[in-house]
Amino acid sequence: MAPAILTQRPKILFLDAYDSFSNNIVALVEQNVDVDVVKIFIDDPLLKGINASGDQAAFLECLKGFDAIIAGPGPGWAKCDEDVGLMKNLWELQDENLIPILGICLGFQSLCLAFGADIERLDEPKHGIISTVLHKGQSIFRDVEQLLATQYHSLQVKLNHPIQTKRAVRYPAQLWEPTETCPHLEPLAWDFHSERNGAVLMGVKHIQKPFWGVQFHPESICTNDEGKRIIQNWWEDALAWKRKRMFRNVPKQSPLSTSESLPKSFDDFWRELGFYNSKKHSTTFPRRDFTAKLDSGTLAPEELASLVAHGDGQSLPDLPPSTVHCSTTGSGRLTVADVCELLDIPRHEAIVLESGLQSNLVPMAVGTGRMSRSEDNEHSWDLYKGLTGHNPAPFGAYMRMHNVHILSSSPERYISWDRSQSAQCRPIKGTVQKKPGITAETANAILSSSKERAENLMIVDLTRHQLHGVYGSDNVRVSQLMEVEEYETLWQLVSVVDAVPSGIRKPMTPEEWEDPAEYASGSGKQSVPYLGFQAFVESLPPGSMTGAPKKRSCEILHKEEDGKRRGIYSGVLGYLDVGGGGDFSVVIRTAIKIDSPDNDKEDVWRIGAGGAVTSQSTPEGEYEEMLAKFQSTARAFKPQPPAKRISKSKRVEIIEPDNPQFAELLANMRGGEELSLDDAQIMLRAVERELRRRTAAGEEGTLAEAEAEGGFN
Ligand SMILES: C=C(O[C@@H]1C=C(C(=O)O)C=C[C@H]1O)C(=O)O
Ligand SMILES: NC(=O)CC[C@H](N)C(=O)O
Repeated sequence: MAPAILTQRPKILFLDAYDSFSNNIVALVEQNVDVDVVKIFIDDPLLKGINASGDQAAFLECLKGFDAIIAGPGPGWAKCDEDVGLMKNLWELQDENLIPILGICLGFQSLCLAFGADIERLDEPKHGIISTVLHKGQSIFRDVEQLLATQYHSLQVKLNHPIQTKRAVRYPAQLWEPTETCPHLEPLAWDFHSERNGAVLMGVKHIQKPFWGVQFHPESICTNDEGKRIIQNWWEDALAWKRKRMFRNVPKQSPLSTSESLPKSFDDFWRELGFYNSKKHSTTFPRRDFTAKLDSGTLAPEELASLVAHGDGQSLPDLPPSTVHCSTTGSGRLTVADVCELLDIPRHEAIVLESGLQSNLVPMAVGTGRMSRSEDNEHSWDLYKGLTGHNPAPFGAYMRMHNVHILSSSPERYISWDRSQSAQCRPIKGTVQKKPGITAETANAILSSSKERAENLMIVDLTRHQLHGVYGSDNVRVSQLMEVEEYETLWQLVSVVDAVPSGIRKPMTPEEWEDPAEYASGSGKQSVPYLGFQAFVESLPPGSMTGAPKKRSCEILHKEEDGKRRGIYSGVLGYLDVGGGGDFSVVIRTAIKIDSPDNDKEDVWRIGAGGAVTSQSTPEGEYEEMLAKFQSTARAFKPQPPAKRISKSKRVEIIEPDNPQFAELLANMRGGEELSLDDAQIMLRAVERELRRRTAAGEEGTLAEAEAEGGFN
């Protein structure tokens, strides 16, 4: 009998350019099309070696094992071979070796560069910014409704398109036509979100080869579900191309024959913009605003943006704050006097704050507190109690090991996991200091800004990427996205990302807990796949302290900080429990002291503080934020006002019970029972009766004086 032909699931090769969201793309593809994705890095030694040997046959043989390729996002420049690696070779594949390819962000830029485009800087970088993308509902954008897409890029593709060069276009046909410079690239989508950037190309397809590309990130948590539709469309088109390929009777198409004819009606126009959903409901926009514009046939990006943003031709909304160039005037250095004044501490207990605002980088501060040497180590425990008393923190920690004292009031969970290996991360990005004039509403408004939300979104997508890499494509979800949480001295924007291993139902109550057989370790049972610990290790260092793309940002930080070790600041602190779980905080809002024998004169405490620099940051804003974080810890080192003693006269006197109700109440209170409103009223009436009695008896003074005379117990 002929052996059954096992149809393998199709395989997609994902070329990872060391981006911090790659695993989210793998998850998006595996969740929406029936394929297996194999991820390799752009400098994979095996393929790179084959490629370098010039042995194209071997390289092509490798590619033949796949049904399609995704050229992924990443830091760097499509013109820099090191940044794109093996991607560059894809666009040179000869006809017989062609394979469907989708380029995303850097991959998209590499595709366009290969076919005549140029790559230039955006005037206004877009990192963690969500915008409505204008598309024409064709190709991989067919049946796609209004697309809200997250962007993470500083560069853009220039086709030498009139909408880019003249900021005007004969709308709509010309907007979607290839240009003379790039005759093989058909625009599929544009972004007009930023007036300064003008028209930014968001989607493209090659008019002959099976190559498509998008500039935005379809995998981001803040890209709407239309991102999934685009991946599904791409895969359908890739399969269709492969089927056609088998029969090789694909009619040649001239570039012009694929350009769309002018819309026959207003409805066609809106269908092109992707404003119709599959139910084809009618136009919902006032026709009068457009007819004139449409007849003239020429629209500028700002007008197109208005179509996208409002669809009603009204004036553009207030554009997001323009980019503030983070040109710093050298490093900022506070004097000791400044710090003392700032923190209202006497000079002899000065905290010397060394900080430097490196241009375009994370402002980094390290505060060094100097105090007379404490006689015993209880001092650090007392300081810790003071710190967490002033600054209660859900993930605070006190650690005392030999000569090291660590006092942490961290508000941020790096990662925790239980014995089912279900994990949780709670990244924080977005901080507003509590001070006069900053109400909860003000804080919410500030933390709702695109700058703060962009910061948080980047780290949420990074955290998803890290957890997807360990738990797989179907087991990660964002259970809280950018909610404002109130702390003692700050408001913070917090998100929560959960990961649950396949086959585990996360116990929500103690009663639901049962040792999952397949995870319980012990004799004769399957060893526990310590996914939680693996995620803990593979997510280091904490993404909320490195930024994204993580690998590249760590390289830059290492260089900018001259490789100086930060110590425990911005690391993690926590515990592993014997049950196979663990819980770790991000080490921020933390004071560290390392006693050294050669300094028995003073205690030297160090406090680290920093911010998160994005394209919308300002040096002043980040510096202020850094100081606020620093103060929330440094306050514990300020000499505290003497504890308010409750003067004797202020104590609550117990008046001898003059009726059974009061007697019972006193007995209950002494038994520790809560005081209800009724109880309080009984007590009040008893005090009033006592006062009336004293007045009637002509007794002088008040209850307080009576207490002083020992009249009551
Ligand atoms: C860098 C620090 O805090 C980090 C940056 C935050 C922000 O930019 O809002 C918030 C919490 C931390 O992830 C710090 O406290 O030193
Ligand atoms: N996310 C990306 O792939 C970014 C691509 C490129 N590094 C840019 O900044 O535009």
